[in-house]
Amino acid sequence: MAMLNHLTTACWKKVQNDRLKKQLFFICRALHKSAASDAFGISAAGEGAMPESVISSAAVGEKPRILSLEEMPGPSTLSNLVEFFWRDGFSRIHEIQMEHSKKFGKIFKSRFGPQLVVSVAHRDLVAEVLRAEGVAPQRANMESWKEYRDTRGRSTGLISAEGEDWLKMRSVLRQLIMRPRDVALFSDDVNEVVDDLINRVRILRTQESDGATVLNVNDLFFKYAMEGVAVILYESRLGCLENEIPQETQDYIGALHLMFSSFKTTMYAGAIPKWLRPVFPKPWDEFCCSWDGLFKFSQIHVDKRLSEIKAKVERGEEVKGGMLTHMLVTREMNLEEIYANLTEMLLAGVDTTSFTLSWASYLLARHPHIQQQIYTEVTKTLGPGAVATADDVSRLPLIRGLVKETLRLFPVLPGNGRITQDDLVVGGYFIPKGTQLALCHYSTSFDEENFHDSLNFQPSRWIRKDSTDRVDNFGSIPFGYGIRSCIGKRLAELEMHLALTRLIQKFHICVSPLTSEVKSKTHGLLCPADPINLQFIDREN
Ligand code: HEM
Repeated sequence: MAMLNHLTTACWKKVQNDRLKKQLFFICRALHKSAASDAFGISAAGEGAMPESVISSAAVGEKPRILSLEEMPGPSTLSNLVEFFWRDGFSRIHEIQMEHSKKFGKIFKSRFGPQLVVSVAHRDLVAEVLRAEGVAPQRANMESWKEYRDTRGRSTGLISAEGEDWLKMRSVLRQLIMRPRDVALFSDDVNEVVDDLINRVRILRTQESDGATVLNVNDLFFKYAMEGVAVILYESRLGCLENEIPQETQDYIGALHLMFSSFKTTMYAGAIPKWLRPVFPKPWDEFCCSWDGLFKFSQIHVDKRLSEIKAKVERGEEVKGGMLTHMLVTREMNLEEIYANLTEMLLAGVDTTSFTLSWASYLLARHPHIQQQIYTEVTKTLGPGAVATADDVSRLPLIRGLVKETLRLFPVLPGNGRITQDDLVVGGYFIPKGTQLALCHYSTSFDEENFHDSLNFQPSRWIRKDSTDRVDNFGSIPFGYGIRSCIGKRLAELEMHLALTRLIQKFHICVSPLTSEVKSKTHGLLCPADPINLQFIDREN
């Protein structure tokens, strides 16, 4: 930091022009902010960088020229309209991101009607933006989510809340599920769900003529992810992996599907002005209906746990439990906030994990030699037939590499958003406060500068050769970075590491003849464009 202060002072002396001085001031302020985020427990892998162009031109004694948004390149509004509405760009957002970053460079702007979006498509610039964040970063405009909650008298949760409300809830939840040691406590619960996943694979494959194929594995992993996250969030089983799924769980799945299957509709729900709703009521009605279903489900499970706790207290018994019990007993959040947070966490934790598991299994099936290497690592480390726990995962670098590499090639959230809370200079451009930024994780994941041989699946690229080897970089941050990053990262990793380890122990995973190459498409999240059908053939243990 001291060195950067020195550098900025040197630039200040060289800069004669007042406007440039003002812009340099914003840079300094952004740099000081990164120190503030460190105080909130964000690890900075280095110091926040001043825009490259500013540093290099100052070093050779030229006046740094900070460019305006008007000067930023980008596709025209008309071409965007054609791309999205005519050529179904909503299902190719990741490809459009790649095309645009190749064409317009590491920072470019796009217009969607009145909304201007600045896309940041270079690892160092993404790092610069995230390291300059304040104490309560804002991701996107959540007006439609807030409006639903206001009309129904509901609270916001971590995804939809902003400012003080968000900060309060985040500080409660991060104590419960962000540290590896807290999440390790859920190992046995998750392993019970993994047992059911393995049984389910065995049942499903008997239903196919070859006795080996599981059709559309995402359907299976969806149920696993839902059961796995719910066992932690609600401290109860939902029966997703049973032959007969309970009605209330089926209703929830219906509401979740409505939310995602009507993705465009729900996007329009936010985009259509209120006064037009009587003419086009369907998007808003579906949006509200699916939220009603999601909230109702959380409320049922939270109330059930609350009654159990009350009954124990009345009987004078000790109350023990996990995350939900802790929240209900300490009441650091009120009941409405608990409902809202569990609703939003369940929503955030199911498809993300299931798509990643589907891609990971698909990649293993397409790369049998890599699958064999991982199998060898697992059996050598754990011994034959042992069930892995969270504590074992640090000794399974290829399993961790498998998840990281899957998320690099198929980042479930191909891009992430931020609304700037201060004026900023990024990549030599002046970005005023209140600008919507899109951080282009998909294109940085395939940038050769960040990942050599970037198109190839190589879980071993994530293994450190020695303590000085730096394998992590801002080119692939599938869970985001910093104070507003994914709060469920550790839970998701636990679910995925334990499930993949066991699947690899038990089965040779092969591509079914019913499946050829599966491409990805965007449907809110990055998901398989076609069903992934895989064979699970018993290993001879
Ligand atoms: C493969 C699995 C997952 C991936 C790739 C993923 C990715 C992400 C990303 C990229 C963000 C935005 C971060 C940012 O803006 O910087 C996010 C936010 C969030 N995720 Fe996840 N996620 C996953 C699983 C989960 C799970 C299992 C849960 C719940 C237990 C969860 C709960 C959340 C919540 C509540 C937020 C909002 C955090 C906030 O605004 O403070 N996610 N996730």
